[in-house]
Amino acid sequence: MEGLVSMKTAPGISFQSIPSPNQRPNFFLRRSMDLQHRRFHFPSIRAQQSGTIFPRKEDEEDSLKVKEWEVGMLQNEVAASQGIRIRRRPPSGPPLHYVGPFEFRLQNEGNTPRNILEEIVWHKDVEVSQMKEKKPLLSLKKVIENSPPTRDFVGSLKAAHLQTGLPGLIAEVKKASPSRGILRENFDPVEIARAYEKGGAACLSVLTDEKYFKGSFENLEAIRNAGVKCPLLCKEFVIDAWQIYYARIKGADAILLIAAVLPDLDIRYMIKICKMLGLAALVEVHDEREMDRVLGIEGIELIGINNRNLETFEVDISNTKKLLEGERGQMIRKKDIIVVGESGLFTPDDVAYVQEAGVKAVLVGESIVKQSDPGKGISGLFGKDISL
Ligand SMILES: O=C(O)c1ccccc1NCC(=O)[C@H](O)[C@H](O)COP(=O)(O)O
Repeated sequence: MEGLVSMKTAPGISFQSIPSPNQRPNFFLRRSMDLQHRRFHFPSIRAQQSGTIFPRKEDEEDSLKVKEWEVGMLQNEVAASQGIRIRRRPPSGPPLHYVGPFEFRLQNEGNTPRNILEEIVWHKDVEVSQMKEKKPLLSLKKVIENSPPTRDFVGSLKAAHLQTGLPGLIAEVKKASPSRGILRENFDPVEIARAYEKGGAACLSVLTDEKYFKGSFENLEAIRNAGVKCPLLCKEFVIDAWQIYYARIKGADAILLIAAVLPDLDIRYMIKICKMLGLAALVEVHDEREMDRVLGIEGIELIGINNRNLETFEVDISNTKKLLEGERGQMIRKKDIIVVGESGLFTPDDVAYVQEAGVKAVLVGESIVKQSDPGKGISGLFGKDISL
């Protein structure tokens, strides 16, 4: 049983465990043979009723839906084995037509998201699959071939830190959030981006989620096309590599990957894609377990420590200090990783506190975007003018 993770087995499903990555190909082959065997030998009730053993179009569509659903369930199980509580999809059970003789409908565990992050992820799953249909990956790749090069996000943070002796600022273009509602009524993303740049921001973070943050990819694109020089972080809830390609064509220089949502294998794979596309990856953690997982992944240059618990909204800046203490801090220094302190930073004392803990950059939204002049908000945050 070495390398196997025990899992709850759905009735009618013939496997008992999730394989370790090196066993996975055989496992998927076995699953797929299982499905084919069942489909061949046990036509669905509908097929039997219609007096034919040949699969009808609807039966094939059903089995595709079943497969999709099974993959979703597997993703949830793999994630759970890494301590990830966010389920990728609702456990809605198999599609309605799934009533073959040897298949049992799974118990519906309840389709209510457990928290806001899970709600966002479920919504994103639907949104992304619709967007992918409209703009397939191949078409994005063609656009990227003719896109301008990306700018050096990490280099810009390091340079700002060297020049000012303060953490490099990633200033967030944020209209609203699930925890705070509308932060700024009169919201002109390009004007805010220009004010941030003038005020000394090293990089900008642009929220692109529409439903929960009132952001958009149009905002990202508009800022990119307005001649703003600061490198841009696409602040999205990435669950699919397709989003990284899309962010790239919309002008991103960096993208956020959230460890509370993505299993290690996804993070590894997405980091490779980012490197291929010239994007930096800001990998966000919130607790010790996520930090340890991420420190075990090769090629990570930037780690964000979020002081906001994305499940409960609780903000506590001592989280940054806690995660940088002891061996973790040592390993981060050894690997030369830049740590970004994220969320809940309002005063020069807050900035000094996280800098003391070991961050070389900070990501700030609310406290500066709410000021009538967001550029002046930056001087307020640092206690001095940081524009050079
Ligand atoms: O900001 C939220 O309410 C929120 C809720 C759920 C998921 C993510 C959320 N925020 C994303 C962020 O991490 C912040 O926008 C970013 O760190 C800036 O935070 P702040 O300076 O406190 O606006």
